[in-house]
Amino acid sequence: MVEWKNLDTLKSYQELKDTARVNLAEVMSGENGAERVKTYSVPMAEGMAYNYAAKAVDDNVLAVLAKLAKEAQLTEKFAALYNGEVINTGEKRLVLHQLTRGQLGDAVVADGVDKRAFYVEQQKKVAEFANKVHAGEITNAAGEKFTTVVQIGIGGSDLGPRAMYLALENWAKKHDTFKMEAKFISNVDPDDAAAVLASIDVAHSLFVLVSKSGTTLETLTNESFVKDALAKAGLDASRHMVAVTSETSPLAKSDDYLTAFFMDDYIGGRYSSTSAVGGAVLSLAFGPEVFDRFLAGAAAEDVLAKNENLLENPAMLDALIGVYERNVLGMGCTAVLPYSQALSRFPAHLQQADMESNGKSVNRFGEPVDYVTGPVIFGEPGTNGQHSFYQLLHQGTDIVPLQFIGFKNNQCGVDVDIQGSTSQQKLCANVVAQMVAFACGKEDENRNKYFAGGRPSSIIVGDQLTPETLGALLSHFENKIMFQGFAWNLNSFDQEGVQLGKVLAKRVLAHDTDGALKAYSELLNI
Ligand SMILES: O=P(O)(O)OC[C@H]1O[C@](O)(CO)[C@@H](O)[C@@H]1O
Repeated sequence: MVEWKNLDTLKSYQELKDTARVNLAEVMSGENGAERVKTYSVPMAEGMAYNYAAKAVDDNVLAVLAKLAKEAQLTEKFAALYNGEVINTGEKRLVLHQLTRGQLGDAVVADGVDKRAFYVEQQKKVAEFANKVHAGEITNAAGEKFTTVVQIGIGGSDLGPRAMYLALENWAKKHDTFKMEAKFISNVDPDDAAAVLASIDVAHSLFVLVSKSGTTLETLTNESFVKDALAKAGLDASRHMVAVTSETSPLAKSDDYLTAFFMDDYIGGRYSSTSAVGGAVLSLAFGPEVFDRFLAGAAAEDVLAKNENLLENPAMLDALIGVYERNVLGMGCTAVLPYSQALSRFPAHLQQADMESNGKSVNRFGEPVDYVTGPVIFGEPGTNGQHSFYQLLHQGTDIVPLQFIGFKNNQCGVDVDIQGSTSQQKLCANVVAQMVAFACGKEDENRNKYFAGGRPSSIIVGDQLTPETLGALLSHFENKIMFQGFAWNLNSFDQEGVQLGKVLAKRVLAHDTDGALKAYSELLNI
């Protein structure tokens, strides 16, 4: 039986606050630093590793974090989750996204259905559909093949699938598995839909409408926008659209779509990339086999998250080092810095995954907590970020923990050797340089050129970004966020904080306003 306790009631948390601080610049210099880089590393799935040498921890801090993991019953709470307990207390729902890629524990039966079997059935349905589209068995009304897939959705119904698509686009082209180009419409700004529609041939485009609730204003508006464009082109919209939704949503079983694929209320939007939400667009774009490989990578990483030994569990270790930085060292942000252009939207996906999950001030029982919770997440691919916001990261008054991601090899296999090094080597050299610069800093009599160091970072290293490593990477962060939510005693799986704005926007559109709402409405000419 697990006990849900606030972080500040744990003995180990008090102990953590009393542990001696680590001087990162000192421990990372010289041979000691070299030794840390070799030993402070945990294997991840698919040949990757989580290296935390440049974090402000030592064996003492790690030992107390291991006590905290036990006292907070992180392993037991994860088991409760994957065995089907109601972990999302706010909405009284199970939390089953791991089940879309594997069975970690007991069979989970909900609403009279074996949930693993249900998700697999939907994946098969998506795969059959995608294969028929690729084979020209499902075509437009003129009997011509679809060449483009356009996903319409927002938040979790956009960010994850979009980030995953961009992550694998070049890999799929290189490996001859690129089937259809994918585009995404999310913003209710009419310029978003208009620009995408102007860039495609609508007659040969298949639109995937994704909304778990089937009620999201932006998505339904963009659906109408697209239907209007199809009608203007003399096309029957129902021959060009499929839906991904929950079986209870208004979009289920509608004649407006060629077919519908289902997820359910037990898959949070921001955790839905491995369900039909990501499955439809990724299987259409790259083929169902590539999507299966992506799921296999996520499943393998999920298994590692079950390990109760903190030093062998990369997601739990990453999570607890994050809690230490946030709650003991007082650091309020985390930057996600992939040294991989293919991961250009990965930080944006993690922004939702993390901030919508752990941006909470009350615990899972609705009681205010007396400690800080989820950090602000932002990021950009390196090396672009270096020429943008790294100035503040190196010399600003706030210390921002950094989460680097890097690969030894690029995806396209095209590179040039200029001045004795390839572009890939230059990319990797930069991430190495940054990690040491942040940790060790640099003395200088001129304070303007002085780097204090002591700025913590970790790196996830892999051979190459492939469907498997991408799946493992996604799972790592999903599980990290989950473990942090457990440590903070939050419900990481609802998002009440997005509701108020939606309600007020409806009032503005209905001209039911007064005070500042009315004045701002007039300012924006609504
Ligand atoms: O898939 P839906 O139901 O359209 O929701 C889209 C997004 O909206 C949110 O509920 C936030 O408003 C996200 O959590 C979700 O990913």
